[in-house]
Amino acid sequence: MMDFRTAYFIKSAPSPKELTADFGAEVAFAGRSNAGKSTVLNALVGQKSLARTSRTPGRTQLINLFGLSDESRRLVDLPGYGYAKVPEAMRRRWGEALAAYFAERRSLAGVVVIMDIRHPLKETDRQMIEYAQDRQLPVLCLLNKADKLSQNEISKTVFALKKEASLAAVHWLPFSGLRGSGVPQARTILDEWLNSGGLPFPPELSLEQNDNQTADSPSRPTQPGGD
Ligand SMILES: Nc1nc2c(ncn2[C@@H]2O[C@H](COP(=O)(O)OP(=O)(O)OP(=O)(O)O)[C@@H](O)[C@H]2O)c(=O)[nH]1
Ligand SMILES: [Mg+2]
Repeated sequence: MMDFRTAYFIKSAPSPKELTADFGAEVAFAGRSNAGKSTVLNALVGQKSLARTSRTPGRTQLINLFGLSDESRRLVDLPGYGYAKVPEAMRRRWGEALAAYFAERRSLAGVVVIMDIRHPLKETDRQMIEYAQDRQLPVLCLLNKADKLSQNEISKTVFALKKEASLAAVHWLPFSGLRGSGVPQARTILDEWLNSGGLPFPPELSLEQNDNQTADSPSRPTQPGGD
């Protein structure tokens, strides 16, 4: 099992173009603003403030990259979406940036969508799941703030979500970033995604090291979690 507690900050990227080299494997975290994305990330890595909780949501929209054992295995904190006070034009720009990231990032091995269990599966959440499924990437939906509901209410919510035929492949996990419940289960799933496949070298590197290879690298050799 990968050691999540040694996670460290790599960099903030203002757009997908400024991310680190597209190699190894990474898991992206998406979610509506205030769903508890930062709290969840911190709970998963067992650190109080690796992912900073912003007091001004929607202002800085950066993609934050965190390394696990090294830079070849990463957690990627995507900008939160759905913040009401953000101007429409700015929202559209993030939407485009997110779509580009999901479509183009070859090392992306799986997507975690964080939702408030009391308001699950909003339109933008569905969009994130769709982006992932378009590429046959595995999806884990963390139903965060489960501490706000009774066990019976949690069961009912999960039951209703599991009935959606189009989302049959989605894994639903009640979670509490505040209490740490769901952390071991989520770590197990992420560990599996991060260890299956992965791009062996940054494309630039493999070119330098092997003159016989053709310049345009083919699509991802193995698709984690597929079939
Ligand atoms: N009860 C409860 N509250 C939580 C939980 N997770 C987060 N919160 C609270 O929800 C609020 C938002 O949490 P953040 O982690 O900052 O949410 P975020 O999604 O990162 O928000 P932005 O970065 O602003 O988009 C904070 O007040 C947290 O304390 C949880 O599991 N249970
Ligand atoms: Mg946050």
